Amino acid sequence: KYCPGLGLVHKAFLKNDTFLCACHGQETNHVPVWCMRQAGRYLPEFREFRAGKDFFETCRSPAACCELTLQPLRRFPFDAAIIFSDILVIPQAMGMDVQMVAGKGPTFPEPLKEPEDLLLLQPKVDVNKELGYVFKAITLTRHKLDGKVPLIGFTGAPWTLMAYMIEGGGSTTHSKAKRWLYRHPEASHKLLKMLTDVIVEYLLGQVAAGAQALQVFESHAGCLGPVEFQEFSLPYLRDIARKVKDQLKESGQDVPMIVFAKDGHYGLEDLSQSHYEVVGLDWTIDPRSARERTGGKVSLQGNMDPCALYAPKERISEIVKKMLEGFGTRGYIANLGHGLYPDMDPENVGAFVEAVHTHSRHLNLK
Ligand SMILES: Cc1c2[nH]c(c1CCC(=O)O)Cc1[nH]c(c(CCC(=O)O)c1C)Cc1[nH]c(c(CCC(=O)O)c1C)Cc1[nH]c(c(CCC(=O)O)c1C)C2
Repeated sequence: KYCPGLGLVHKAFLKNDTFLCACHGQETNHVPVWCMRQAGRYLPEFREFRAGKDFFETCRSPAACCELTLQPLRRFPFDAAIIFSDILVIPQAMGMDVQMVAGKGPTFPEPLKEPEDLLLLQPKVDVNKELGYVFKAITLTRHKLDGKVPLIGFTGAPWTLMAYMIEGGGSTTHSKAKRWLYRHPEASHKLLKMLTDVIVEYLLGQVAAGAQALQVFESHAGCLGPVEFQEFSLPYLRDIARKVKDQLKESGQDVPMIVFAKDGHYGLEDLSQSHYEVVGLDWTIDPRSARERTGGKVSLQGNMDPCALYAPKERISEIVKKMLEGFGTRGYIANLGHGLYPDMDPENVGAFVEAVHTHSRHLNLK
């Protein structure tokens, strides 16, 4: 298979393909595992490397992104790597200023306020020009990984990015962004469509650069109800998967896609029929009912409560065993229900990974 960023790529180069096999519902010796935010502040080496550097400057340095992506893999036998970057590089590429403020998180000094503000956004984004630094980071990381595990690329989903662009940062109610949905539905669809177009090009660029799987983060699904989800999130999630897959098919490529709509349990049936191979789950869904509701149509990923990592190691092991029994070992990728928090103990992350590998091997022998 020829990959523009990498030259000839054979599946045989991949020493551990359990993650990709599980995405496709194929049998594996053990259940693959990775963690959202596995490159993060819970690692002392991450804090040391990031110290004194601007967050988005770090995102713009392919060498820094590569190093931060590899750090967790030096400690733990994760079955996949996820490129270090952020979902907010897309609003930046569309012309918005986004800063990472210590102790506060991402901040937009000039968020979108009214529909007229859409005219301030770049109507057509050249992803190679604006986001080429992400593609370079992916290619460099693929080379450095040397086939150890596959590399996941990612993007924020349209609604989640729209919410940040209007709220100007994190929010508990998302009332400013939801105001647009109820008061300016047409302008909302216009913005969601603009975002979808950039996201499709961005994901295709990531695959061309060497990404072997793609995750779409709809982190703010939970503040929509089922009706608004149907109108303002799901159609765009579907469009993204369909368009990316159609394009990849033309060049004979098959890259599994994961959709993670946090707190969007009301949309589980629909998400399992949205052209994604994998549906990511947060911890509010019971594994057995998730299997029933998705009817074996997709692989599932998740969903241990990240806070369970505060438990003693023996308890983590028991929780993991129950989770594996609930999901079953086929078509399943173990993960947390959301990202790791900065105060988590790396040792317990190691215990989580080991418990997944050990218990799943045992269950497979039964
Ligand atoms: C490590 C990190 C990241 N972003 C931020 C941090 C912490 C800040 C720092 O290191 O200085 C700020 C950073 N970036 C963001 C936030 C959330 C702010 C908020 O809404 O309150 C923060 C603190 C926005 C963001 N950024 C991301 C999401 C989607 C996932 C999720 O729901 O958490 C979201 C919502 C994606 C993201 N962001 C990041 C990754 C790297 C790969 C990995 O998982 O290891 C990924 C996948 C990297």
